Amino acid sequence: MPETGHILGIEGTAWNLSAAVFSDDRIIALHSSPYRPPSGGIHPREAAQHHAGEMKAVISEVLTNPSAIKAVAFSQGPGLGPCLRTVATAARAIAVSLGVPLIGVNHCVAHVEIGRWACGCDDPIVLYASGANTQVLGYLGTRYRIFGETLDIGLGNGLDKFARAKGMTHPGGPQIEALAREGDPIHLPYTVKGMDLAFSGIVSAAQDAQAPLEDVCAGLQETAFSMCVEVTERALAHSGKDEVLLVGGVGANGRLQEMLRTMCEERGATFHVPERRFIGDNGAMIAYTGSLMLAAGQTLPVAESAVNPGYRSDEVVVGWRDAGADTAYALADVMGGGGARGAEAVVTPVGDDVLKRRLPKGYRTPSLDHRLISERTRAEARMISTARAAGVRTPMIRDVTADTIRMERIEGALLKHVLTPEHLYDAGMCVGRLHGAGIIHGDLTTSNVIISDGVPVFIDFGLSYRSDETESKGVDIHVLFQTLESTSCNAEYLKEEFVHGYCLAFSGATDVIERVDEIRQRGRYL
Ligand SMILES: C[C@@H](O)[C@H](NC(=O)OP(=O)(O)OC[C@H]1O[C@@H](n2cnc3c(N)ncnc32)[C@H](O)[C@@H]1O)C(=O)O
Ligand SMILES: [Fe+2]
Repeated sequence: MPETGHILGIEGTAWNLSAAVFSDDRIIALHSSPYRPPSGGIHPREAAQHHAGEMKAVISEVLTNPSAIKAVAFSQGPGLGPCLRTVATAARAIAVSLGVPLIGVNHCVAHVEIGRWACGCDDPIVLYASGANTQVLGYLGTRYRIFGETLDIGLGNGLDKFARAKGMTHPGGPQIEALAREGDPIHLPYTVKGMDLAFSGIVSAAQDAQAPLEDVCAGLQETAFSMCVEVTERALAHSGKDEVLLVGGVGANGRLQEMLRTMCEERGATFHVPERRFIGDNGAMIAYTGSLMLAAGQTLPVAESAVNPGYRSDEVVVGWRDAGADTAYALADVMGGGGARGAEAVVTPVGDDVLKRRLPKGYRTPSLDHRLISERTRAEARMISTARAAGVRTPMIRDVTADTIRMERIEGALLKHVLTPEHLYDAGMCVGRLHGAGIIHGDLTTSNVIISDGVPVFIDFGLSYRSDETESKGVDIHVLFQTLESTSCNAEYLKEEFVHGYCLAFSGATDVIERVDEIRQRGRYL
């Protein structure tokens, strides 16, 4: 890595005020002052007051040689507004007084970068599980793309909330881990939607559960962590990457590490988790990422250094990593849902049929494993039939057992190999019928449609669910459009034909198509 000199990094998005100096591929100083609320959770203003009170002591501890500092990096977001502002004010003052550039670091990206650096891994799928965030990230093009994330609260905040309700002090995560070791997991609701997750339902159910606390803690961990591992595995299978990196405060949990390690061993991927001091919030991650950004010329004029409490990981243009040889190809792979072996199931031909068998997963407890495999197998078989009743061709189901569906083998070409306007128009009509019937496919790629005798046949309903929400329908179509854009020069025309068919078959189409545009502009899925 190029010589960048000493970089001062300041972190203070929430509970930990922490500063570090990075130089020549080394953390040369790191000092923290954690805020521990006397009761309840983190109060943003009190945490900010703590940071302001400790700022001088924390900075002076690491700033032993101010004249060597070449830049000042700070967490610009996401995080708690008052805390971010306190840190940004200090960073600006130091940068101006030293006459060096200021660097605004995205906190999530910094968690990832320090993890890659500390573990020496190159291009991982990242599970970033912290207090406020839970995301599965992978690098694509010039950004960290969010494959999936929590739709409500961050996993750590969920654990802490449950712990508080049970009279534990903040943070609750480590105490839940200790209790869970003594417990037998109870059943709790498992919520994975496509590659996204939700935790508030499971936390409320855990709070209300009438069982010994140890058993509830074990159930909470087993269920919530299995959800995270499942989504990580899916991202791994879809992207074709072969490294997994765990970062964020919840990553300190030994059980979560063990589950991810097991999943990686079963898939032939490598598992990485940084040493403890680099997992949760720390100044080193800001100083190190600052050094990467300085080398890439990504400094920040003071006038543009306002904090951004909602700063998303995928907004950052990553100027310090190679864009990759062929972005379009990589994206096609990601969106193609391909990979030699799916994340969940193997499909084998038998005569005129195929057998789709869901595989047991060693990372989850046998009872959760059985429950998920049989629930999903039944749901997929049912949804394939429901889709057919809605007027969309799907394979005929021959037989369903606890883990296997025997279904008609569809002969033909995958839509991705025959991208004609006519087929897209027909596919649009079919998706319109699905959506009209409240069916969300959940994995609408051009690999999951087979053109057989000129007619689109929809397969792989493993991630499908029922919803009447415009957002769910919009995301469904957004995924398809991304596949088209990355695999065809004719994407605009193909999309238009799809929309014509879709509008013809579904009366709510206009709202959904508007939402697709909005989702794209959000940049959330790219
Ligand atoms: C935006 C920023 O402020 C935020 N940072 C953050 O949440 O701090 P972090 O250090 O990454 O994670 C703290 C969380 O990590 C949990 N935690 C720590 N040790 C744990 C353990 N052994 N088991 C489970 N959770 C643990 C805590 O309970 C707490 O919820 C974030 O990254 O989202
Ligand atoms: Fe964090």
